[in-house]
Amino acid sequence: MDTSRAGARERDAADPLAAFADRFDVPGLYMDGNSLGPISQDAERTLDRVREEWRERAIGGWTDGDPPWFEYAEALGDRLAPLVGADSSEVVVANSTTVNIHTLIDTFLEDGTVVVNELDFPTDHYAIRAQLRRRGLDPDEHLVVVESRDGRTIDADDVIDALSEDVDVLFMPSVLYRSGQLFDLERLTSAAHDHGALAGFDLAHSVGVVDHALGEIGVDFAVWCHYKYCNAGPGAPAGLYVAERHFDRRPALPGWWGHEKETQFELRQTYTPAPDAGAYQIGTPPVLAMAPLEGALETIEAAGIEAIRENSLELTEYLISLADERLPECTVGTPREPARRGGHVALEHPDAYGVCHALKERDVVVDFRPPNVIRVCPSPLYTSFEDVYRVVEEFVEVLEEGEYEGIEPKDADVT
Ligand SMILES: Cc1ncc(COP(=O)(O)O)c(C=O)c1O
Ligand SMILES: Nc1c(O)cccc1C(=O)C[C@H](N)C(=O)O
Repeated sequence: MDTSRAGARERDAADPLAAFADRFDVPGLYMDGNSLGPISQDAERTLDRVREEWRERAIGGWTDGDPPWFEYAEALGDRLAPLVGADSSEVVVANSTTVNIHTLIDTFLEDGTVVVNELDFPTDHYAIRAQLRRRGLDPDEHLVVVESRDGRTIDADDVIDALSEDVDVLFMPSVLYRSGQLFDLERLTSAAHDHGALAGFDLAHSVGVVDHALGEIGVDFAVWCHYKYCNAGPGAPAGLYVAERHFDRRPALPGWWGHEKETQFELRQTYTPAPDAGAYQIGTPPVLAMAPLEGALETIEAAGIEAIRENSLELTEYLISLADERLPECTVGTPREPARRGGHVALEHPDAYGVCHALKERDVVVDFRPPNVIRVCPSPLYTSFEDVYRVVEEFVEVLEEGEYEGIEPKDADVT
């Protein structure tokens, strides 16, 4: 692979997505979209519109907004459905990722066990353990935690071996938040079903950068956030998918906003859930926080999720090649096979925290995840191949100058 700067510029000149960078305001050399994506003019435009609807219509926005706020969560679900490969009735914007894990696990869990993995993002285990305890089920007996063989990845064979007839739910991330390993959701879903279990996924690190086909492969339910690769802004409300075959289940956390729309404002004391994924809404949707997602989705739709995925793999492959060539002190923790790689690259270094801090001092934004990982996320919508080249250049200089030395992790250091 041509890893020269000139070669990077040539790839940028031929990059079909290159023009999308003009839509974004990106602080510094920004490689942290796997944590929080930057603002775009599209996201800002729809946020501004809803703010003006509030100013001009106030309560009238619920019925006269464009779209009416009353149906905003469902309307955004309709736009997200193609991104995750689902029917529009199966997707809604609601709650937070963590709340969606709570309500969906609580809805789908019987009295059996849940299979998870030890490298999950912590909030997933907190929620699932709480749902087990709420049923009087001891997590130590009802939570099967598949262990990592290398501390970076999870072997799918080990996940499948953990399945047995008493498993109610297999709950896995699509992409591991630290190493960036991407799983074969179809294989895991099929194996779960072969053992009579349901397959649920946390797509936080893949929606917006990996094309999914949840309906086609038979996924039962899924959750995700929109502030990463969907660039919908900090604290953007989350998304969820429930397969149509499960619409007969009553959501475990009912709220009036999950009530069937036709009679919601009859304000009856009896709860009638919406006949689709909308039933998993709980309270009044955060309309202002939802607004940037509308514009952000326009950007993704214009680029096309398949083109985004293809470009992401090219950018991360280029980054890995440069790391192999220029950063011998680092270990690439992310699987190299495209089918096993999400949207970011994990570079391991014994002084990872100090390197991250030193890079931020150079206006290069990456993030640190314990114990020794620097996550670098070249995002197809606003990162060029030359940006990737420059990040590695800065990384090399930080190491050569020893700028990371003596920098220790501080408490509550949000990265
Ligand atoms: C896999 C995964 N699940 C959940 C979350 C966070 O959930 P929430 O949006 O509820 O904070 C994250 C991090 O943002 C994550 O990486
Ligand atoms: N999700 C985050 C947040 O809401 C605030 C600050 C940082 C983050 C994160 O990057 C956590 C994220 N799930 C991760 O992959 O580590």
